[in-house]
Amino acid sequence: MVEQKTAERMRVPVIAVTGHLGSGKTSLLNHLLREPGARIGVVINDFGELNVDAALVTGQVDQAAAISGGCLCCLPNAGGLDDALQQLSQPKLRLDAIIVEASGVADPVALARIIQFSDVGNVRLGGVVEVIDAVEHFRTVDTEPIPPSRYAVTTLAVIGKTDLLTAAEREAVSARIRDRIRERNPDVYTVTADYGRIDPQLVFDTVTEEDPLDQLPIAQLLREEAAQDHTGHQHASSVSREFAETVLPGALVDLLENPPAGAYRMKGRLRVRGPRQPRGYLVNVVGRSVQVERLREVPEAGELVVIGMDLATDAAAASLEALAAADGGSPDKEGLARLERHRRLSE
Ligand SMILES: Nc1nc2c(ncn2[C@@H]2O[C@H](COP(=O)(O)OP(=O)(O)OP(=O)(O)O)[C@@H](O)[C@H]2O)c(=O)[nH]1
Repeated sequence: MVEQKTAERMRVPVIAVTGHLGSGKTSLLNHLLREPGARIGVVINDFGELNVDAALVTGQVDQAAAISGGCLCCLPNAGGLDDALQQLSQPKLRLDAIIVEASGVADPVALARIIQFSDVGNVRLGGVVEVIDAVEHFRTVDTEPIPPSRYAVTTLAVIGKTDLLTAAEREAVSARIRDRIRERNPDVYTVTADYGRIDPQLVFDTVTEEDPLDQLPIAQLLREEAAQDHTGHQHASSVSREFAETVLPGALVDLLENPPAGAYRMKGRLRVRGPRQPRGYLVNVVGRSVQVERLREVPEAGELVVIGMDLATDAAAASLEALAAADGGSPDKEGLARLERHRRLSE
């Protein structure tokens, strides 16, 4: 996978799982923790419902940090969360992601801000996953004429508990929830999944068929175990491409700012044409948020991966081809300035 090709560790994505009381956050978290091969840290304010012991036994949670004092974003100075992130983002833990499960009464907007503007240097906001109870939603969360402001920070909305609706209601209710979310924030990516059974690939990097077996000898075993797991999920699609040559910065920014139809995440390391020499960049797109970091070492070859549930794979492959083929012939100063602007905003 992209991240494993170099020893250079980049910032750890922090994913917030939000949602009303009882909406299914813990179910989603437990589902994600069952994913083999990923090293996930968890911050949660109530360990009661999470089967942390089981997760520890299977080696998927390396260290869990608790926050006492109730609602995350009501903590006096967010110090509790920062401390937990500090602890979990230590390079020696080599975590692939940290998941923060907010209590049902936490304000997702405040929580997302706390993570985004955290004083902890080596973390980045990796998305806000809002879990929705399709049965109770219009009695609890979406009760006013204007759709709830919490959607402003949502990147992925997971509509669950549709198994409790009749077949006739299921599509209509899901569509109504989606419409209301989009009315507030058209960039939210929505999926329907009961018991939080989403493809973990949407949220963090997982072991894939592409991993060289000699690099991850246990991967095959873990995959076989996962294949026997009956709590299956619908699989996301992904399209990736290697870039042997440098890419033009402007063409890269165009793609990052306008991901292919159906894409939720994009990630990659790229050799980008610079004024004199190639530069190395790490890029991450979650929903419409573009995060760019400069790599100390320029990679020998670039790679970009696009992931989504309803990904238009042909169109995504064509976009990656177009990026490879883009050739302005000039140093593309303006494109580099746009890329650098994203990098500064990501700091
Ligand atoms: N039928 C059905 N039940 C679900 C689904 N998702 C979650 N549940 C159940 O709903 C209840 C609440 O789920 P949790 O995952 O604990 O919800 P939560 O958001 O973590 O709850 P709080 O931490 O109390 O806010 C549990 O009994 C779950 O088993 C679903 O898609 N379908």
